[in-house]
Amino acid sequence: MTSALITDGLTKRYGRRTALRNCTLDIPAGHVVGLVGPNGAGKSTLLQLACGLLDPTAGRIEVLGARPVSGSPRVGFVAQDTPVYAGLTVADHLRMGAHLNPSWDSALAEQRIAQVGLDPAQKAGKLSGGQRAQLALTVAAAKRPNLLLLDEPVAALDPLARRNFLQGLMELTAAQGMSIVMSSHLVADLERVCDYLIVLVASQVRVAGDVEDLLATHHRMVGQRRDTIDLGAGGPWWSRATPTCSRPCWYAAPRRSTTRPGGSVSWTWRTSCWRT
Ligand SMILES: Nc1ncnc2c1ncn2[C@@H]1O[C@H](COP(=O)(O)OP(=O)(O)OP(=O)(O)O)[C@@H](O)[C@H]1O
Repeated sequence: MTSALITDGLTKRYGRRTALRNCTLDIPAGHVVGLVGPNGAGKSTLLQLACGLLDPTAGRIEVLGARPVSGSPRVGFVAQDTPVYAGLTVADHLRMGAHLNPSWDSALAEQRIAQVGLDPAQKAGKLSGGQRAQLALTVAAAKRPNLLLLDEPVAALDPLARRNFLQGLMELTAAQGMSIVMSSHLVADLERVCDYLIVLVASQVRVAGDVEDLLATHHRMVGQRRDTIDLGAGGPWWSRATPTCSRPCWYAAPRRSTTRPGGSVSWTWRTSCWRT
């Protein structure tokens, strides 16, 4: 099967700031891929490189077997700020999409607009943030791209709209064989729909792989906040984190914290032996 996205030593620098460093990935087509990481980790940079809006400083990137080209009909991209044309109505957006994209699926676009309850006559500038996100996704999906890149698509949606939106994404992949890569901070939402996960930390890929494989090699630990120091030093936590590996190769990411009675903080960690 063709890869949706291949990168090899991909690096992007803005002046002296490195946004993405030596990123090597091979994502098979047909997956819903979750791209997670803290603020500034390089998620948007990777997505913009993949849709051809940015050029790499070093390394190689291939999307659907070719160098990314901005505006390619095979790749749909919805940026973080869900760009829509404020002065155009919802219906105008669909007409423009049909005019500009040879593979435009009018039935899909109209059905989605009705499904999410958007008024075709309403100006996009008067829509709420969540409604704008739904419109931007509809326009991107109706292009029927082979790969859909979504930068934090659910950030502005309420919980019910998020659930419907993610359900819609799964239907798109099932019905049209579309690959999707989406960044998000909402890991709980990603868990529900993604079957492939990429974790970016400090501009580098820490973990990438099939979710089932990752779950089989990950362990969750709970400890006091100060115990993170012991983790790095290979202290008593070490053997609990990666019982099958003696090398210093742990990866740990805080998932949530809970304030306990008395003021101590308990952290839940997901850890992985990521060098094996
Ligand atoms: N145009 C730019 N000029 C200079 N530095 C930039 C530019 N765009 C991004 N950066 C820097 O590159 C790094 C990665 O940014 P990026 O937007 O890719 O992170 P992100 O993971 O998407 O963050 P967030 O979750 O906050 O959206 C950050 O340190 C950021 O400050």
